[in-house]
Amino acid sequence: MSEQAQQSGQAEAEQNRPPTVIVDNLHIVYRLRGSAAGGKGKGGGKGKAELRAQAAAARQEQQQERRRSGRGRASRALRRLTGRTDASEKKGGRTVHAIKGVSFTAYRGEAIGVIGSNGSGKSTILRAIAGLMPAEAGRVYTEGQPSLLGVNAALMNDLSGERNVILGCLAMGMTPQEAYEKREDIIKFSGINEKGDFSSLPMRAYSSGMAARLRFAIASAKNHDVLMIDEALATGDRKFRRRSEARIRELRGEAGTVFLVSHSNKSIRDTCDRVLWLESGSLVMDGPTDEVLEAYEEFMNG
Ligand SMILES: Nc1ncnc2c1ncn2[C@@H]1O[C@H](COP(=O)(O)OP(=O)(O)OP(=O)(O)O)[C@@H](O)[C@H]1O
Repeated sequence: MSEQAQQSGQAEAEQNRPPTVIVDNLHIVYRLRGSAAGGKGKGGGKGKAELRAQAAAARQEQQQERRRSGRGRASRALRRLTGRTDASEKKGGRTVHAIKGVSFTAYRGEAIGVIGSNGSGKSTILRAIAGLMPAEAGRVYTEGQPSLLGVNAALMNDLSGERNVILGCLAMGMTPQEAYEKREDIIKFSGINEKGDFSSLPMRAYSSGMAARLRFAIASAKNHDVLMIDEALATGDRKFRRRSEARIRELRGEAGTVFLVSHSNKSIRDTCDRVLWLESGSLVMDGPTDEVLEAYEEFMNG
């Protein structure tokens, strides 16, 4: 069935809409080095002094690297940036093949759920689409700059929610005037002031749910070509979840493509018209939400 569902879902999407994301036979491999790879050392961890010394040595090495020139040096620097050190491989560094030959095309106006059991590769594929993970093989093509909204996205804990709203808006490319004008709506949408004036308090005074709501409110204040949301809805309460689901539908209507990673089948069902199901880094199914969720639920209960 999956192939048929995939074909009919895609055929419908393809009719009028341009593609926004093409993932072509993508492979992503994490490389682990040092004690993390071999499990050596006490509990695999390092003391602060050791980490500081390592950081200082790395900085020194980096400075020396900059002073040198030549292809050999440059390629070594590139390998180090991408984590592909010859040394780690020779020393038996371990690898995790997180995405294994995944291909799909996303179209403007689609809201696509990404599901799968723990460690199946959902966050990794979003990070790859956002350009944060180098591909081992295959390609990702995107329209515009995709925005990845994760529950761990960085806001500044010492600044108030309100300041973070302004900074977040500026970081998304709004003018100071636009940021100022949007500020109240964003705070209202996030609901952080429902139980008092929290927007003027530093973010460190927020619960994790409140912080996640504010992040979602900031990111969704702008229309994105491709917006990717990693579990953000799971942290809000039911009222906020309803609001954010409605906002995702609006974003979709405003011609973007939305990807939503979630373990809540209900959120996926209420928000998405298409679902990608990953297991162990491979795409098991790609098709209409109801069909994919039915098969997934059967798999999870079986
Ligand atoms: N930084 C990392 N270094 C090494 N391996 C990693 C790293 N991040 C993820 N992995 C591995 O890659 C695979 C995919 O992980 P990923 O976080 O993408 O899964 P997920 O489907 O988002 O999981 P979950 O539902 O638990 O959030 C897993 O085997 C995981 O252990």
